[in-house]
Amino acid sequence: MVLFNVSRKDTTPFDGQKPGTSGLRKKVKVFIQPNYLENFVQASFNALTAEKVRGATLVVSGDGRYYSKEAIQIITKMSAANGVRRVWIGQNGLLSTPAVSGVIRERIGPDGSKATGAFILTASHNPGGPNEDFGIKYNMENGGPAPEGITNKIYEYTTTIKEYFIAEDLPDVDIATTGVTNFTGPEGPFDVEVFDSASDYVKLMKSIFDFESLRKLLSSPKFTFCYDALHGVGGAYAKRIFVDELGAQESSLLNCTPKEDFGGGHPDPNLTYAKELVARMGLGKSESKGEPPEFGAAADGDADRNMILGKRFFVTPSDSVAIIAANAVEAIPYFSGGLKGVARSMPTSAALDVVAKSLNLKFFEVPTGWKFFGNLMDAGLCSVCGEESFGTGSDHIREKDGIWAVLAWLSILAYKNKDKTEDKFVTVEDIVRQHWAAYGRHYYTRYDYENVDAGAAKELMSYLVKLQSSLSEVNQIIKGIRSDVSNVAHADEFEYKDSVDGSISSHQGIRYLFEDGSRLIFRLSGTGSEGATIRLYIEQYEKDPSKIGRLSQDALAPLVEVALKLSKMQEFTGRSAPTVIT
Ligand SMILES: O=P(O)(O)OC[C@H]1O[C@H](O)[C@H](O)[C@@H](O)[C@@H]1O
Ligand SMILES: [Mg+2]
Repeated sequence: MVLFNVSRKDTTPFDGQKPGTSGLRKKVKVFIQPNYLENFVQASFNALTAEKVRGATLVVSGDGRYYSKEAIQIITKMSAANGVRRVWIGQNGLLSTPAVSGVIRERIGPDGSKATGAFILTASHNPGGPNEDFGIKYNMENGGPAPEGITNKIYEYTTTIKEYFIAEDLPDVDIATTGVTNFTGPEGPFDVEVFDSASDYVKLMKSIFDFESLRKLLSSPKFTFCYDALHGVGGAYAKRIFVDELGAQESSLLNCTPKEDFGGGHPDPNLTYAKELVARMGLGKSESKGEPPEFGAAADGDADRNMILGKRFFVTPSDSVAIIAANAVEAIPYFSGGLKGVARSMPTSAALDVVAKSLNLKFFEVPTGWKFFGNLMDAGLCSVCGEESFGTGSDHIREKDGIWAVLAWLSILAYKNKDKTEDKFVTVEDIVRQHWAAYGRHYYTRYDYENVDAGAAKELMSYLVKLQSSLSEVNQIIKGIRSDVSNVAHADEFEYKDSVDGSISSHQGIRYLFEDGSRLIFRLSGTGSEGATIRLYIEQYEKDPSKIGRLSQDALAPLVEVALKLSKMQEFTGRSAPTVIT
């Protein structure tokens, strides 16, 4: 039994340790300053209070990005010093964000213990490496991100912190090897367990989906498959699930070795950054040789996001959640008893609204950020939810779940193709087009202006809010830009009242809602680490079946023109084009 001591260290506050939409994300250079991580971790312990921390079982792991290994050792030593009873670490420090949520909710340790929370080490879809981003966030006992009440408290503690506690002489834990190591400190035993990153998650997925029918789909000669983990932590699950469990070929996995710098790429599953997959699926400027697979998907660094593609076909995330909701009861055993309700974030298209209405389901529109779904799920009000930002998930955990979304789509494909004797395979594109024919189509696009001057971004937003005070003026401007665009019927800043705890979140995005159901939304990203990112969301609803087959960019061209001119985008930002279009 190894003994350790607790040291008290003097420290002084750092500016700017306020957790954003999903934790604290900064450049690695910022995080590696002496005491920077330590201050944040101690502030988190202080905010959680000694009562919750003493005797706790904490999960500490993440997407494996640069600086994770060092951070895991520091957090383990600080946990020991703060009276935590046990630390659980995924092998090599790897656990996807959804896997952490599942581990907190479901895993039972060898001694019968259950986790009480987690430090997740990730900056999600931001690049990694010595010059890129690192991040940390705390998740609670329900498996979901800490609510604002806690993150605000953490922040307050970071502004006044004077000391932290660390077991400096605790030996570094070998995170490459599974097993339990026992230590003893001044207050008693402290254990570290390193466990297989995938087993618990695989078990959870098996309890939700019908793996037998998925195996059948993957073994069908009519079906071909491809998954790109963009060198994120999704790779640690892809082989186990898609290859070992479901029988996909190894060659169908792209970039599935987790890397500290994500192979130098930007681990964000969209049409811009998932280049290799996009080319393989026949959607790139330069196509790869051969027939593209029937199904393709990608994940972000921490594998909570997903992009779903068919052969030469892109499924918008807003359509994806609507289609999953529409088919969940028939295609996914976990939902066979019915859906409790569905929810989407405000900028996500209203495709889900139409499904909810037609299936008579409870429906919620929440601000951007997965945490808003958690309360609804804890209250038993929501089964399936999604965001335009490539996030889709369900109440099996309290995070969005990239691999879950892939399995949901595979389940829908398996369901639509079961008992099919004729040669025709029902493709991803068929499923989406059938959905549009039944429910109407929400043409949708998002323009991102990344790393814009923060002052300029604020000015643009204030200008748009000011404009909202006179709708007649707005409509006059719009008529001057395009006479074929309908009138704005309502404009506001989105405010949300949580129907469970009554809390109010204001300034959640600027909305221009048109008479014909079209919407223009402007928001500042809450996840960047430098400058400001302006997001512009453009949506138009088309019910007429003869008009649902247009190219999205053609259908949306008039609204795009209105959005850019109305907001004076180029004047404010100096940008003539967005950085990313999805
Ligand atoms: O604030 P943004 O950059 O638009 O990012 C928004 C997204 O950030 C994270 O990924 C959150 O987990 C999502 O729930 C949210 O939709
Ligand atoms: Mg992510």
